[in-house]
Amino acid sequence: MVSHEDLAVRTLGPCRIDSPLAERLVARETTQHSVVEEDRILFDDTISMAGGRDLPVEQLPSLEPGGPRKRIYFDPAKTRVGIVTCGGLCPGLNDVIRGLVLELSRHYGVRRIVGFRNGYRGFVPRYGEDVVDLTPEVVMHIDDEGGTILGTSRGEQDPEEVVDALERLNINILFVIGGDGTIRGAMDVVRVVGERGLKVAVVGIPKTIDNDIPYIDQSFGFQTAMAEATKSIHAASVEARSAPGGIGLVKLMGRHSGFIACYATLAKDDADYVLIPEVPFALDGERGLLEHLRQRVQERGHAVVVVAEGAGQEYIEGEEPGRDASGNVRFGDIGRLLRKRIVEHLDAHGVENNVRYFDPSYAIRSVPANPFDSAYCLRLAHAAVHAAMAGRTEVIVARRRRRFVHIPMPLAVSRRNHVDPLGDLWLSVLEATGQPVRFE
Ligand SMILES: Nc1ncnc2c1ncn2[C@@H]1O[C@H](COP(=O)(O)OP(=O)(O)OP(=O)(O)O)[C@@H](O)[C@H]1O
Ligand SMILES: O=P(O)(O)OC[C@H]1O[C@](O)(CO)[C@@H](O)[C@@H]1O
Ligand SMILES: [Mg+2]
Repeated sequence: MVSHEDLAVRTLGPCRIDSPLAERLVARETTQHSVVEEDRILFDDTISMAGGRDLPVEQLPSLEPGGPRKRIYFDPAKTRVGIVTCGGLCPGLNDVIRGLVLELSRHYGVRRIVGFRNGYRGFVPRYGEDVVDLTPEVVMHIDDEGGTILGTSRGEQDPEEVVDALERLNINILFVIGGDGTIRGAMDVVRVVGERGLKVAVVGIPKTIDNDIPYIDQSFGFQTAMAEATKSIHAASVEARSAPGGIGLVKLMGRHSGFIACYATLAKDDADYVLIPEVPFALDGERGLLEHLRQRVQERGHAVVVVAEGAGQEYIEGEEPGRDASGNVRFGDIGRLLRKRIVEHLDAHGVENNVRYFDPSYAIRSVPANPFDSAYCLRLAHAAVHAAMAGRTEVIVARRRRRFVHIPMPLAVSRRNHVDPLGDLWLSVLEATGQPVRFE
C-alpha cells in the first residue's frame, strides 16, 4: 500500500527567489479546478480505501500538487537547462520539448537551454553527439512532426559520464522525457549528482504509448497512438466482412500492458476478440480461442481479432525472447503464430477462411500528437518547468484524477500499470466484444 513517505518529494533547498509568475497566483485558491501549493491532494479516492487506513485526514497519504510556486529555487537569469528524450518514440515528444523551451524562456526568462542528442548517449563523449541550442525559434513548429527532434536511443550509459557532461556544461536542471527505463536512468543521475554535492534538479515527463506508468491517468501520446490503431481495426473489419470466412487479425504494440488493444477496440467496437498480456488464454480445446473463433465465423461469416504483442507468449516455442539494448524483452510474433494456428484449425474443420493480418507496429507511434495530446503535452511541460524552477528533483509530473501532481521517481517505477482483469476497463472490453470471460 502506498504510504505518506512514498509520496514525499525531494527538493534542492528553500525557495528564496520571487517567481516571475507570482502575480498571477495571488487570487488562486483550492477549488475543483486548482490546488494551491500549500495544499495536498489525497491519494485515495474511496471511503473504503481512505477509511481503511484509520488515520486522521492530515496524515492520509497525499501528493504534492503541480503548478507554479510564488517563490522559486533557481535564479532564471543564471539557470542552464538540458533536455533529453530516451526510449521508443511516442506522439507528443516534440510538443513536450517545445512546451519546455517556451515556458522556460518566455515566462521564466531562462536563456540557456540545450538538447542532448539521441538519449543518454548524447552525454557521453565517445559517441561524438553534438548538443543542440534550443530557442523559441528552433522549437516553434516542431510539434507539426512526429518523432523527436533530439533523437532517442536505448542502451545503458554510465551515470558518472552523464553527470560529467552536466558539470562540463554547468547544467542546473535536466528534463528527461522517457519511460520506466529512462526514469530509472534519471534516478541513477540523481544519485551521482547527490554524491558529488551538486545542485541539479532532475524532472521527468513520463512517456509511453503502452500507458504502463502507474498512478497517472494516462501518459501523453497514448490517446494518439490508440486512435491510430483504430484505423487498422477498421481496415481489418472491412476486409473480414468483404470475404467469405473473412478474419481480420490485428497485432498492436503493448509489451506488458494491453491498454492500446483495449481502448482501440472500444473506440472502434468492431472486434470479436481482444487478447492482452494480462489475461492468459487457452488456444486449443473445446473452450479455447480457436474453437470459439471457428463457431463465430460459421455463425456470422467473419470475425476480428485484436492481439497485443505481449499476449500468448507461452505459445511461441523454441525461441528464447531476445533483449533490446536496454534489457527489455523482445517478444516472438504472436500475430504470425495466431494467423498460422487459425488457418490450420479452420482448415482442419473444413471451414472456409480468409485471414488478413495487420501489423501497424511503428505506424501508431511515429505520428504527430492529436490536438488533445498536444494540449496535454504542453500542460505537462508547464508543470515540469514549474516543478524544476522550484527545486523539485527526482520527480515526474503527471495528471492523476485530473489534477497535476508531482510523483517521486522511485514510486513511478515501483510497479507497472496493467489492465486489471477484474477492473472496469476489461469488463467494458468483454461487454463490447462478447468474448467469454476466459478461454480455458
Ligand atoms: N534499470 C535501469 N537503470 C538505469 N538506466 C536504465 C535502466 N533501464 C533503462 N535505462 C536507460 O534508460 C534509457 C531508456 O530505457 P528504455 O529503452 O528501457 O526505454 P523506456 O524509457 O523504458 O521507454 P519505452 O517506454 O520506450 O520502453 C536507456 O538509455 C537505458 O539504458
Ligand atoms: O522496437 P523498439 O523501438 O525497441 O520499440 C518497441 C517497443 O516500444 C514500445 O512501443 C514501448 O515504447 C513497446 O510497445 C514496443 O514493444
Ligand atoms: Mg520501458
